[in-house]
Amino acid sequence: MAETEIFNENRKSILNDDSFLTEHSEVLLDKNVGNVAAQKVQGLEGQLDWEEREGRNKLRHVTGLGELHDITEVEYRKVRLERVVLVGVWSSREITLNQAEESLRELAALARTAGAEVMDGVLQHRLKPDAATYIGSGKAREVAGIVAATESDTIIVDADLPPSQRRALEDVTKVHVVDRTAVILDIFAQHATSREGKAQVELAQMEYMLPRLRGWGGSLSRQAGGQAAGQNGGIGSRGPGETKIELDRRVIRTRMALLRKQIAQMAPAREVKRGSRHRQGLATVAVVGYTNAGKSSLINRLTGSSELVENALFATLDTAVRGAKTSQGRAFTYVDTVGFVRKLPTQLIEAFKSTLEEAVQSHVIVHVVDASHPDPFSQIDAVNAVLKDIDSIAGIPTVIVFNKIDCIDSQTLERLKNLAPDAFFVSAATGEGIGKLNAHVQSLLPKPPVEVEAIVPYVNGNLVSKVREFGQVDAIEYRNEGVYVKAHVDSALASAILNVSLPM
Ligand SMILES: Nc1nc2c(ncn2[C@@H]2O[C@H](COP(=O)(O)OP(=O)(O)OP(=O)(O)O)[C@@H](O)[C@H]2O)c(=O)[nH]1
Ligand SMILES: [Mg+2]
Repeated sequence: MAETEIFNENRKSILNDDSFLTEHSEVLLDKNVGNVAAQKVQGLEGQLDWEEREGRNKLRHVTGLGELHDITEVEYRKVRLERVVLVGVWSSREITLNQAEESLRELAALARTAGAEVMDGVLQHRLKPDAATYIGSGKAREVAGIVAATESDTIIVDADLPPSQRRALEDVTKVHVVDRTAVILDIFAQHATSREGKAQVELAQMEYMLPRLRGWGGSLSRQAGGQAAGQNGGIGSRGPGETKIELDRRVIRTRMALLRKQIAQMAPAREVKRGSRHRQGLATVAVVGYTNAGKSSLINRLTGSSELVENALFATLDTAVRGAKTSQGRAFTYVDTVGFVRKLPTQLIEAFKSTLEEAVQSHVIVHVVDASHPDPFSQIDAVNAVLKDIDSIAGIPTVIVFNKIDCIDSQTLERLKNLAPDAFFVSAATGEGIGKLNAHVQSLLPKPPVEVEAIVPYVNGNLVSKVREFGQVDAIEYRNEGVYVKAHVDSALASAILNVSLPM
């Protein structure tokens, strides 16, 4: 696509632009010296200073760390996490220590899925995050110690971190700081495979990135003695750096507009696919649930297919559709959806609405929960919190399925059964409970709208097999004159049958 190429060219030229590097180095120099006036008298010494620093920065740039990470952010997808320390703040007014720990464990799973090695994780108990550095400057220095001791290169904060706090925390700890949202976006970027999925993830990343470019402007302001941000924003705050941000923003906005256009163009294709499923009268069952709950495994078990199953979060990122048959031979489909996660970035909720739309369009929803999770009900709540935003989902029959019961003891199983009497308890691994679930799901499939009762001549046997495949058979008898059929089918099939049927 030509436009994409132009965009990439633009990006390249930004990254290779020498003048930009120089500008940026000056910014760093400014920061180091502490104020603009001092920089002016520095002369050659300063020159050498920044040359040396530029060299260092280039090295940092390669690993995606250090103060130059703002450039890397333009090439957001290339940011890779290596050795990370997790940091969370919790308040006993809002959650329990257990929940806070669980959240941090989940963050660790996310980080590992993103390819990072988790070196350590710390929680701080305080009523609310510190306005400046999120964890408070004293604790930030402690974390800096942990980072040094574990030779980590990144801190992941278990929250949505405002750019100013991130910047301040980076200043104290001297390593790259990212937040939960960035990690999730990173995983999605690594895993998306379809064209649409990729475009949606890129759009979400840019949406995330756009306001954060301001973090850069913020640092400029501080160099001018902290007054540049406001009314006094003179020379120091509106330098080449600011222009660069504007340029970045413009490039990003252009790209976002292009992506939106592309995604809008892809939507009709999805409509067509879904439309053709519906035209064939296929009932669909959407399988939703927390990531890693075993949705794909369960579908594999129910349909005998072999979809990607992975012990990593978000193994399934694009909607996958699997064909299935009822015990009577009627075809229907299972739709595998992307897994949910707590604090799912809002940018992604929007971007992945398409997957959820599939759920909206379905006739039955199977909500899978990991029974071996310490707090499965919080997962149910997290999923429902997202689903409830979608209006048309309300009337669709939903089945709650606790999966992985092979991993829990009988006491836990009893407790869960008491807490969720209507739920189904299965193991996709061993097959336990699958038959019962299967029968229940099938019973929930909607009946096709038209009831026919007819005798179909043997020469029109293909219609009978269509009835078996797409209708719900109430009775089929092979008689002398033809096949007696009593079934629910869609209107097209009904009229085809009535056209050829013999008098009863
Ligand atoms: N012991 C056990 N493990 C299971 C069971 N079902 C799934 N798993 C494992 O759980 C992990 C996640 O399974 P998936 O089917 O990929 O889960 P998913 O819900 O599709 O996950 P995402 O696509 O990442 O959202 C895999 O390692 C599976 O082998 C089960 O019934 N018992
Ligand atoms: Mg999956």
